[in-house]
Amino acid sequence: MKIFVGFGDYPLTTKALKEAGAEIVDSLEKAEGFVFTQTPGTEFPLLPDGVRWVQFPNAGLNAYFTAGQIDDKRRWSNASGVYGQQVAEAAMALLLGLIHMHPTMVRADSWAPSTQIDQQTRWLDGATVAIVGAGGIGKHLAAMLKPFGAKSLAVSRTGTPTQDFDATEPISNLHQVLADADHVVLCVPLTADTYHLIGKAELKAMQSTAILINVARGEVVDTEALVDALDAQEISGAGLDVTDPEPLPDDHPLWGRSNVIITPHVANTLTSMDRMLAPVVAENYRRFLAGEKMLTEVDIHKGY
Ligand SMILES: NC(=O)c1ccc[n+]([C@@H]2O[C@H](COP(=O)([O-])OP(=O)(O)OC[C@H]3O[C@@H](n4cnc5c(N)ncnc54)[C@H](O)[C@@H]3O)[C@@H](O)[C@H]2O)c1
Repeated sequence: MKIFVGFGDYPLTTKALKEAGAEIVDSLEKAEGFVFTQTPGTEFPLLPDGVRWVQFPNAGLNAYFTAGQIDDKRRWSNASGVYGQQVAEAAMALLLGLIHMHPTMVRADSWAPSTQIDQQTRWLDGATVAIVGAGGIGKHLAAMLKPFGAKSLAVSRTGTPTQDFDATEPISNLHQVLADADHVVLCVPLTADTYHLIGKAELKAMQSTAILINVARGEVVDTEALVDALDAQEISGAGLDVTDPEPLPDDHPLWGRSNVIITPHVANTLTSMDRMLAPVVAENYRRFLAGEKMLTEVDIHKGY
């Protein structure tokens, strides 16, 4: 099958496809399969009818669904779960940085905050961490929490228990989970169901000592409600790799707080994408040819 890999250099993915028997072509017009190598924010091309399969390099396809670029004329696959370990590590870094009060220390230019830090620093041992979205990121995060002595409480669509988490609750019990959890990490795709999943009422339901981490998409959280909740000390802090909007303007009220860490959507690094994607794309190619469900096939009705 003829595959176009573009518009950027993904040598390992290209090599893996060749080894799987694909013929690599130099334009979309000649292709039956398209491996898109740009991330959201860059232009997505108009697809010729001959393209029967599109592979995206990222997990969250909300921007393409919103733009009406994903249709039912062909099959689509994404990078769901592929960067799970990296993004879970970034979520851990945000959570640990906040409970250990790193923003305060980073800004300090003397030993002076030591008493405050001594009294307010917490640790993860014995904590229950709610993980909203029990997919690739969520599973890696649960495994990382274990050696810290923390319990993982997954929130999935159905609440069906799995070995990956200490406990699982359905999304319909979200408010109870938010009340029970010491901290909350968001790793769900952005869809019509998860837009503003965390708003005023949900932030109020959380413990006042809880930290909210968002590594999913900014719009999963109602940003205005988050600012209000931080101002009212309804929650203790927030770690955000994703924001609404992105980039977050320099004068936004989320900046400059000692209980907020913001990283500019870098939980999974662009430089690692080709290496991590290569084996998944090759297996998706094999399955596409065999008429099987791909490893990371997109359900266009669910929106992820
Ligand atoms: N910050 C970053 O750099 C970065 C990197 C990768 C992914 N992401 C975001 O994180 C999201 C998750 O990534 P992943 O690799 O873990 O994807 P994944 O598909 O492996 O996992 C997502 C999980 O969320 C569940 N889910 C979907 N809708 C739900 C709902 N309404 N209620 C409860 N659960 C629901 C799915 O069933 C799935 O188990 C992506 O969609 C993307 O938007 C961000």
